[in-house]
Amino acid sequence: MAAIELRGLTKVYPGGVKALDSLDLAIPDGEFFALLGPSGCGKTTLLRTIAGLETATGGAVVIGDRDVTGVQPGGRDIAMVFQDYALFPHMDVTDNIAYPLRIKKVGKADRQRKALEVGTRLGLDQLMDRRPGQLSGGQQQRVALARVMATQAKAFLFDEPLSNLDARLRLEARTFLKKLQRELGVTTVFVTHDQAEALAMADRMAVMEAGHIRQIGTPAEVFQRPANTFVAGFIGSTPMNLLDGTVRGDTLEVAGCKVPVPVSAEGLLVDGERIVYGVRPEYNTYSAEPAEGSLGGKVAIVENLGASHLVTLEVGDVLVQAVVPEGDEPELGVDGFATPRRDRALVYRDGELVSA
Ligand SMILES: Nc1ncnc2c1ncn2[C@@H]1O[C@H](COP(=O)(O)OP(=O)(O)OP(=O)(O)O)[C@@H](O)[C@H]1O
Repeated sequence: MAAIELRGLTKVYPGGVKALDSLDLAIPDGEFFALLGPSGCGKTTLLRTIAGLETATGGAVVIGDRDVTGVQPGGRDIAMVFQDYALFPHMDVTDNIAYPLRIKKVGKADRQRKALEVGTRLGLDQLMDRRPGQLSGGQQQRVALARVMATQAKAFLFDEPLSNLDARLRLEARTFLKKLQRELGVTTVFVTHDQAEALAMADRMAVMEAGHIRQIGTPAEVFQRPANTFVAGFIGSTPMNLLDGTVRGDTLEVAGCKVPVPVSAEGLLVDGERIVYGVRPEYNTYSAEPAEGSLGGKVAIVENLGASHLVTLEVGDVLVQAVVPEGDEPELGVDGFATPRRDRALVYRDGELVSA
């Protein structure tokens, strides 16, 4: 087991795309760390550079207390699971799991014993003689995981390992993977473009944009206090309401309404300055009557979220969303009011969170 540290890591591809721009990141030993961000932000490049499958253009990769920047992938003592699992179709489950041990010249009996031990742990013991083509997607994924576990690497790197699974299996695999990582205590870096997955599984996460890390934190920190408007708009199953506003003494003028200054920005704003006011739909209370500090408008859209509804209000010329409990959802076209929770609303200045 080992910590992973990246210092000023830069990757420029031939042709000039700067996929990683001087990244600094420290992942402590045993942590389950998620890399999250939109397509093309550099997640896979980062993972492959940690693995040594891409050469860094600048900066350093340190695993444990060893600088491995110039070390070949095989010498880095890490194991990676790819999106497509990369199982060998002509080998059975035992040989697939034992393959890295064969490369390491472990004897056949020991290899098979280890493959069975790890396979059993992942519920594959009845399938050890099958080939990948005879397994379901979820089973193939477990074989890929078993192969990684059998290597007893210092760190695991997963590149969207759940992306080939259907929605239900994906949820199961998510819980399973988290439990497994806890038990093994191996430092794991996990790439996903699915923010629900990152929020659910990670101890901490980094949100990336165009080769930069825009925020590092626990899922709760990133969800409740996005450091900038990029993260605020990216994280959350329903995006945060981000509304232009102006400071007017101890209140904010937002979409023609007056709302109180959020707790987190108290005493930090300048009268008359332009800001962006942020509140998650989950932290807006919906009512049919105006309330103090509410944003009032007409109900334009009502979307069913299952046990709740997402109500979109037209407030002047902007849209404001609120999550409304089942049974309380309004009719289209009626007047509606959203009252932001003062202890959960946020203020952004020049795109960055204003907070002490
Ligand atoms: N081999 C390559 N040569 C040139 N440019 C590349 C290469 N691989 C990736 N890129 C570019 O580098 C940037 C980062 O790509 P990367 O695959 O790391 O993104 P990602 O966040 O993993 O995206 P996705 O979620 O779509 O997989 C992109 O602009 C991509 O087009």
